[in-house]
Amino acid sequence: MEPSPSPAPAPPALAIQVRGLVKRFDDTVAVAGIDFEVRSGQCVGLLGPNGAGKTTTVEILEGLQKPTAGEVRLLGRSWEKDEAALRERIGLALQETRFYERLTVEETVRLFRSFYKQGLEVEEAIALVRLEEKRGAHSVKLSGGQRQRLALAVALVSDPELLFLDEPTTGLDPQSRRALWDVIEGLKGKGRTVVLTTHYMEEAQVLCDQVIIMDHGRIVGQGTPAELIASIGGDQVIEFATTSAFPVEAFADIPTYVSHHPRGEGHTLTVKELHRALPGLLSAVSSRGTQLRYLSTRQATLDDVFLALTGRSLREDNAS
Ligand SMILES: Nc1ncnc2c1ncn2[C@@H]1O[C@H](COP(=O)(O)OP(=O)(O)OP(=O)(O)O)[C@@H](O)[C@H]1O
Repeated sequence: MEPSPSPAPAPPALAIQVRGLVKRFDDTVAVAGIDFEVRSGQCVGLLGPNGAGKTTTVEILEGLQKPTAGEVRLLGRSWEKDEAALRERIGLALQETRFYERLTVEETVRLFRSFYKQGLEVEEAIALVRLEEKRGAHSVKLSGGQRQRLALAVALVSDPELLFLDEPTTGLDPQSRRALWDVIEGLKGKGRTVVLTTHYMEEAQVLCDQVIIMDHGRIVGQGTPAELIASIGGDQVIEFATTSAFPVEAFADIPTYVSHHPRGEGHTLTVKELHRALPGLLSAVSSRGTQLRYLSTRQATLDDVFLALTGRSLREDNAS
Protein backbone atom coordinates (compact mmCIF):
# COMPACT_ATOMS: atom_id res chain seq x y z
CA MET A 1 0.00 0.00 0.00
CA GLU A 2 1.22 3.51 -0.83
CA PRO A 3 2.12 5.45 2.29
CA SER A 4 -0.37 8.25 2.77
CA PRO A 5 1.18 11.62 2.01
CA SER A 6 2.27 13.51 5.06
CA PRO A 7 0.08 16.51 5.75
CA ALA A 8 1.31 19.81 4.35
CA PRO A 9 3.19 21.79 7.00
CA ALA A 10 1.06 24.42 8.66
CA PRO A 11 1.80 27.89 7.35
CA PRO A 12 4.01 29.83 9.76
CA ALA A 13 2.08 31.78 12.34
CA LEU A 14 1.73 35.49 11.88
CA ALA A 15 4.10 37.52 14.03
CA ILE A 16 2.46 40.84 13.16
CA GLN A 17 -1.06 41.73 12.03
CA VAL A 18 -1.92 45.36 11.33
CA ARG A 19 -5.41 46.40 10.22
CA GLY A 20 -6.67 49.87 9.37
CA LEU A 21 -3.92 51.56 11.38
CA VAL A 22 -4.30 55.33 11.65
CA LYS A 23 -2.33 57.85 13.69
CA ARG A 24 -3.13 61.55 13.74
CA PHE A 25 -1.26 64.33 15.51
CA ASP A 26 -3.63 67.36 15.45
CA ASP A 27 -3.72 68.25 11.74
CA THR A 28 -1.01 65.80 10.68
CA VAL A 29 -1.98 62.34 9.51
CA ALA A 30 1.22 60.41 10.20
CA VAL A 31 -0.27 57.00 9.35
CA ALA A 32 -3.26 57.07 7.02
CA GLY A 33 -4.83 53.63 7.36
CA ILE A 34 -2.44 50.79 6.62
CA ASP A 35 -2.78 46.99 6.62
CA PHE A 36 -0.03 44.41 6.58
CA GLU A 37 1.02 41.05 7.97
CA VAL A 38 4.42 39.56 8.74
CA ARG A 39 5.00 35.82 9.08
CA SER A 40 7.17 34.51 11.90
CA GLY A 41 10.80 34.11 10.97
CA GLN A 42 10.77 36.85 8.37
CA CYS A 43 12.70 40.08 8.25
CA VAL A 44 10.45 42.91 7.13
CA GLY A 45 11.86 46.28 6.12
CA LEU A 46 9.97 49.55 6.35
CA LEU A 47 11.30 52.01 3.81
CA GLY A 48 10.32 55.51 2.92
CA PRO A 49 11.51 59.09 2.90
CA ASN A 50 11.65 61.34 5.96
CA GLY A 51 8.16 61.91 7.33
CA ALA A 52 6.63 58.87 5.58
CA GLY A 53 5.27 57.48 8.85
CA LYS A 54 7.75 54.66 9.46
CA THR A 55 8.80 55.63 12.98
CA THR A 56 5.20 56.28 14.03
CA THR A 57 4.16 52.86 12.69
CA VAL A 58 7.04 51.10 14.41
CA GLU A 59 6.48 52.93 17.70
CA ILE A 60 2.82 51.84 17.66
CA LEU A 61 3.94 48.26 17.03
CA GLU A 62 6.44 48.59 19.88
CA GLY A 63 3.68 49.75 22.23
CA LEU A 64 5.32 53.17 22.68
CA GLN A 65 2.47 55.09 21.01
CA LYS A 66 -1.27 54.43 20.85
CA PRO A 67 -3.00 54.35 17.48
CA THR A 68 -5.84 56.78 16.70
CA ALA A 69 -7.65 53.87 15.02
CA GLY A 70 -7.02 50.35 13.85
CA GLU A 71 -5.81 47.09 15.27
CA VAL A 72 -2.32 45.72 15.97
CA ARG A 73 -1.63 42.15 17.03
CA LEU A 74 1.88 40.90 17.78
CA LEU A 75 2.50 37.18 18.24
CA GLY A 76 -1.29 36.83 18.40
CA ARG A 77 -1.59 39.29 21.31
CA SER A 78 -2.60 42.92 21.74
CA TRP A 79 -0.96 45.71 23.74
CA GLU A 80 -4.23 46.53 25.53
CA LYS A 81 -4.66 43.02 26.95
CA ASP A 82 -1.20 41.50 27.08
CA GLU A 83 1.36 44.23 27.65
CA ALA A 84 3.42 42.34 30.26
CA ALA A 85 3.59 39.17 28.14
CA LEU A 86 4.51 41.15 25.01
CA ARG A 87 7.27 43.08 26.79
CA GLU A 88 8.85 39.70 27.67
CA ARG A 89 8.80 38.54 24.07
CA ILE A 90 9.85 41.54 22.02
CA GLY A 91 13.17 43.36 21.80
CA LEU A 92 13.81 46.97 20.80
CA ALA A 93 16.97 48.61 19.51
CA LEU A 94 16.14 52.27 19.16
CA GLN A 95 17.95 54.67 16.85
CA GLU A 96 19.94 56.41 19.54
CA THR A 97 20.16 54.55 22.78
CA ARG A 98 21.74 56.34 25.72
CA PHE A 99 23.43 54.08 28.20
CA TYR A 100 24.35 54.78 31.76
CA GLU A 101 27.91 56.05 31.40
CA ARG A 102 29.31 54.55 34.57
CA LEU A 103 28.42 51.02 33.58
CA THR A 104 30.61 48.80 31.46
CA VAL A 105 29.34 46.85 28.47
CA GLU A 106 28.94 43.75 30.61
CA GLU A 107 27.19 45.62 33.45
CA THR A 108 24.83 47.28 30.98
CA VAL A 109 23.80 43.98 29.43
CA ARG A 110 23.46 42.42 32.91
CA LEU A 111 21.20 45.29 34.02
CA PHE A 112 18.89 44.79 31.04
CA ARG A 113 18.95 41.01 31.54
CA SER A 114 17.65 41.57 35.08
CA PHE A 115 14.44 43.10 33.66
CA TYR A 116 13.37 39.76 32.15
CA LYS A 117 12.39 36.42 33.61
CA GLN A 118 13.98 34.47 30.78
CA GLY A 119 16.72 35.23 28.33
CA LEU A 120 20.27 34.66 27.20
CA GLU A 121 23.33 34.45 29.38
CA VAL A 122 24.97 37.89 29.50
CA GLU A 123 28.11 36.45 27.88
CA GLU A 124 26.07 34.97 25.05
CA ALA A 125 24.42 38.30 24.21
CA ILE A 126 27.82 40.02 24.22
CA ALA A 127 29.30 37.31 21.99
CA LEU A 128 26.39 37.53 19.53
CA VAL A 129 27.28 41.13 18.75
CA ARG A 130 31.02 40.46 19.02
CA LEU A 131 31.76 42.86 21.84
CA GLU A 132 33.75 40.38 23.95
CA GLU A 133 36.90 42.49 23.83
CA LYS A 134 34.98 45.52 25.06
CA ARG A 135 33.10 43.84 27.90
CA GLY A 136 34.99 45.89 30.50
CA ALA A 137 34.78 49.21 28.62
CA HIS A 138 32.46 51.99 29.75
CA SER A 139 29.82 52.86 27.19
CA VAL A 140 31.19 56.40 26.68
CA LYS A 141 34.43 54.86 25.43
CA LEU A 142 32.72 52.91 22.65
CA SER A 143 32.77 53.89 18.98
CA GLY A 144 29.46 54.55 17.19
CA GLY A 145 29.43 51.05 15.76
CA GLN A 146 30.21 49.46 19.11
CA ARG A 147 27.40 51.47 20.74
CA GLN A 148 24.96 50.24 18.07
CA ARG A 149 26.10 46.69 18.80
CA LEU A 150 25.61 47.25 22.53
CA ALA A 151 22.07 48.47 21.77
CA LEU A 152 21.52 45.25 19.86
CA ALA A 153 22.95 43.12 22.70
CA VAL A 154 20.53 44.82 25.08
CA ALA A 155 17.66 44.12 22.69
CA LEU A 156 18.74 40.49 22.32
CA VAL A 157 19.37 39.65 25.96
CA SER A 158 15.72 38.71 26.55
CA ASP A 159 16.02 36.30 23.59
CA PRO A 160 13.02 37.98 21.93
CA GLU A 161 10.82 36.29 19.35
CA LEU A 162 10.22 39.61 17.66
CA LEU A 163 12.90 42.24 17.32
CA PHE A 164 12.54 45.87 16.23
CA LEU A 165 15.63 47.56 14.83
CA ASP A 166 15.28 51.26 14.04
CA GLU A 167 17.98 52.26 11.56
CA PRO A 168 20.49 49.97 13.24
CA THR A 169 23.36 50.78 10.92
CA THR A 170 22.91 54.51 10.33
CA GLY A 171 26.25 56.27 10.61
CA LEU A 172 28.29 53.07 10.72
CA ASP A 173 31.32 52.35 8.56
CA PRO A 174 30.84 49.60 5.95
CA GLN A 175 32.69 47.02 8.03
CA SER A 176 30.56 47.57 11.15
CA ARG A 177 27.45 47.61 8.98
CA ARG A 178 28.31 44.23 7.53
CA ALA A 179 29.08 42.85 10.99
CA LEU A 180 25.59 43.89 12.09
CA TRP A 181 24.08 42.34 8.95
CA ASP A 182 25.70 39.05 9.97
CA VAL A 183 24.09 39.29 13.40
CA ILE A 184 20.68 39.95 11.84
CA GLU A 185 21.14 37.06 9.38
CA GLY A 186 21.98 34.84 12.36
CA LEU A 187 18.75 35.85 14.11
CA LYS A 188 16.73 35.07 11.00
CA GLY A 189 18.49 31.70 10.91
CA LYS A 190 17.15 31.09 14.44
CA GLY A 191 13.60 31.78 13.21
CA ARG A 192 13.27 35.18 14.87
CA THR A 193 11.11 37.86 13.30
CA VAL A 194 12.86 41.16 12.64
CA VAL A 195 11.31 44.53 11.80
CA LEU A 196 13.88 46.86 10.34
CA THR A 197 13.63 50.50 9.40
CA THR A 198 16.46 51.71 7.23
CA HIS A 199 17.43 54.37 4.75
CA TYR A 200 19.84 51.98 3.06
CA MET A 201 18.34 50.26 0.05
CA GLU A 202 21.15 47.75 -0.16
CA GLU A 203 20.57 46.78 3.45
CA ALA A 204 16.89 46.13 2.81
CA GLN A 205 17.71 44.23 -0.34
CA VAL A 206 20.20 41.97 1.45
CA LEU A 207 18.32 41.36 4.70
CA CYS A 208 14.60 41.65 4.09
CA ASP A 209 12.22 38.90 3.00
CA GLN A 210 9.50 41.48 2.71
CA VAL A 211 9.71 45.21 2.12
CA ILE A 212 6.99 47.74 2.81
CA ILE A 213 7.45 51.10 1.12
CA MET A 214 5.65 53.99 2.80
CA ASP A 215 4.99 57.51 1.60
CA HIS A 216 2.70 60.14 3.18
CA GLY A 217 1.45 57.65 5.77
CA ARG A 218 0.38 55.04 3.21
CA ILE A 219 1.83 51.81 1.90
CA VAL A 220 2.71 52.44 -1.75
CA GLY A 221 4.52 49.16 -2.43
CA GLN A 222 4.93 45.79 -0.75
CA GLY A 223 6.61 42.50 -1.61
CA THR A 224 9.96 40.74 -1.68
CA PRO A 225 12.79 42.95 -2.96
CA ALA A 226 12.82 40.88 -6.18
CA GLU A 227 9.03 41.21 -6.63
CA LEU A 228 9.17 44.94 -6.10
CA ILE A 229 12.00 45.35 -8.58
CA ALA A 230 10.20 43.13 -11.10
CA SER A 231 7.08 45.28 -10.64
CA ILE A 232 8.71 48.26 -12.32
CA GLY A 233 8.89 46.28 -15.56
CA GLY A 234 12.63 46.32 -16.20
CA ASP A 235 15.59 45.57 -13.97
CA GLN A 236 18.31 47.52 -15.77
CA VAL A 237 18.94 51.22 -15.29
CA ILE A 238 20.87 53.65 -17.50
CA GLU A 239 21.85 57.01 -16.03
CA PHE A 240 23.12 59.58 -18.49
CA ALA A 241 23.33 63.26 -19.35
CA THR A 242 24.02 65.02 -22.64
CA THR A 243 25.86 68.26 -23.41
CA SER A 244 22.68 69.83 -24.83
CA ALA A 245 18.98 69.16 -24.31
CA PHE A 246 17.74 65.70 -25.20
CA PRO A 247 14.02 65.41 -26.07
CA VAL A 248 12.19 63.03 -23.73
CA GLU A 249 9.94 61.88 -26.63
CA ALA A 250 12.98 60.13 -28.05
CA PHE A 251 13.05 57.62 -25.18
CA ALA A 252 9.96 55.78 -26.44
CA ASP A 253 11.95 54.59 -29.51
CA ILE A 254 14.73 53.03 -27.45
CA PRO A 255 14.42 49.22 -27.56
CA THR A 256 12.99 47.65 -24.35
CA TYR A 257 12.43 51.12 -22.83
CA VAL A 258 10.17 51.03 -19.75
CA SER A 259 10.26 54.40 -18.01
CA HIS A 260 12.12 57.65 -17.61
CA HIS A 261 12.73 60.03 -14.71
CA PRO A 262 14.74 63.23 -14.77
CA ARG A 263 17.54 63.23 -12.20
CA GLY A 264 19.49 66.44 -11.70
CA GLU A 265 20.61 67.53 -15.16
CA GLY A 266 20.48 63.99 -16.48
CA HIS A 267 18.07 61.17 -17.02
CA THR A 268 17.38 57.82 -15.41
CA LEU A 269 16.02 55.24 -17.83
CA THR A 270 14.66 51.85 -16.84
CA VAL A 271 14.99 49.25 -19.58
CA LYS A 272 14.51 45.50 -19.90
CA GLU A 273 17.56 44.61 -21.99
CA LEU A 274 20.73 46.63 -21.74
CA HIS A 275 22.39 45.13 -24.82
CA ARG A 276 19.50 46.35 -27.00
CA ALA A 277 18.75 49.61 -25.25
CA LEU A 278 22.31 50.97 -25.14
CA PRO A 279 23.01 50.95 -28.92
CA GLY A 280 19.57 52.54 -29.45
CA LEU A 281 20.31 55.26 -26.92
CA LEU A 282 23.77 55.99 -28.36
CA SER A 283 22.42 56.33 -31.89
CA ALA A 284 19.54 58.55 -30.64
CA VAL A 285 22.09 60.80 -28.92
CA SER A 286 24.30 61.12 -32.01
CA SER A 287 21.38 61.58 -34.44
CA ARG A 288 20.26 64.58 -32.38
CA GLY A 289 23.69 66.17 -32.73
CA THR A 290 24.46 66.07 -29.02
CA GLN A 291 27.10 64.24 -26.95
CA LEU A 292 27.21 62.28 -23.74
CA ARG A 293 28.50 64.01 -20.61
CA TYR A 294 28.31 60.77 -18.67
CA LEU A 295 26.67 57.39 -18.90
CA SER A 296 26.54 54.55 -16.41
CA THR A 297 24.49 51.41 -16.06
CA ARG A 298 23.43 49.35 -13.07
CA GLN A 299 20.89 46.86 -11.80
CA ALA A 300 17.62 48.38 -10.63
CA THR A 301 17.35 48.80 -6.86
CA LEU A 302 14.56 49.47 -4.39
CA ASP A 303 15.32 53.14 -4.84
CA ASP A 304 14.23 52.80 -8.48
CA VAL A 305 11.06 51.13 -7.25
CA PHE A 306 10.40 54.07 -4.96
CA LEU A 307 11.11 56.48 -7.83
CA ALA A 308 8.70 54.60 -10.10
CA LEU A 309 6.00 54.53 -7.39
CA THR A 310 6.23 58.12 -6.20
CA GLY A 311 8.21 60.06 -8.80
CA ARG A 312 10.74 60.91 -6.07
CA SER A 313 14.04 59.40 -5.09
CA LEU A 314 14.73 58.05 -1.63
CA ARG A 315 18.37 58.97 -2.13
CA GLU A 316 17.50 62.61 -2.83
CA ASP A 317 14.95 62.79 -0.03
CA ASN A 318 17.35 61.40 2.49
CA ALA A 319 20.20 63.57 1.34
CA SER A 320 18.18 66.67 2.17
N1 LIG B 1 4.75 63.57 18.11
C1 LIG B 1 4.41 64.14 16.96
N2 LIG B 1 3.67 65.25 16.91
C2 LIG B 1 3.29 65.83 15.75
N3 LIG B 1 3.62 65.33 14.53
C3 LIG B 1 4.36 64.21 14.51
C4 LIG B 1 4.80 63.55 15.70
N4 LIG B 1 5.51 62.45 15.34
C5 LIG B 1 5.53 62.43 14.00
N5 LIG B 1 4.84 63.48 13.49
C6 LIG B 1 4.63 63.77 12.07
O1 LIG B 1 4.11 62.59 11.45
C7 LIG B 1 4.67 62.39 10.18
C8 LIG B 1 5.36 61.04 10.11
O2 LIG B 1 6.52 61.07 10.95
P1 LIG B 1 7.45 59.79 11.20
O3 LIG B 1 8.48 60.20 12.20
O4 LIG B 1 6.61 58.62 11.52
O5 LIG B 1 8.11 59.58 9.77
P2 LIG B 1 9.37 58.68 9.36
O6 LIG B 1 8.96 57.99 8.11
O7 LIG B 1 9.77 57.83 10.50
O8 LIG B 1 10.51 59.74 9.06
P3 LIG B 1 12.12 59.66 9.36
O9 LIG B 1 12.69 58.80 8.28
O10 LIG B 1 12.52 61.10 9.21
O11 LIG B 1 12.30 59.13 10.74
C9 LIG B 1 5.60 63.58 9.94
O12 LIG B 1 4.89 64.56 9.21
C10 LIG B 1 5.92 64.05 11.34
O13 LIG B 1 6.21 65.43 11.33
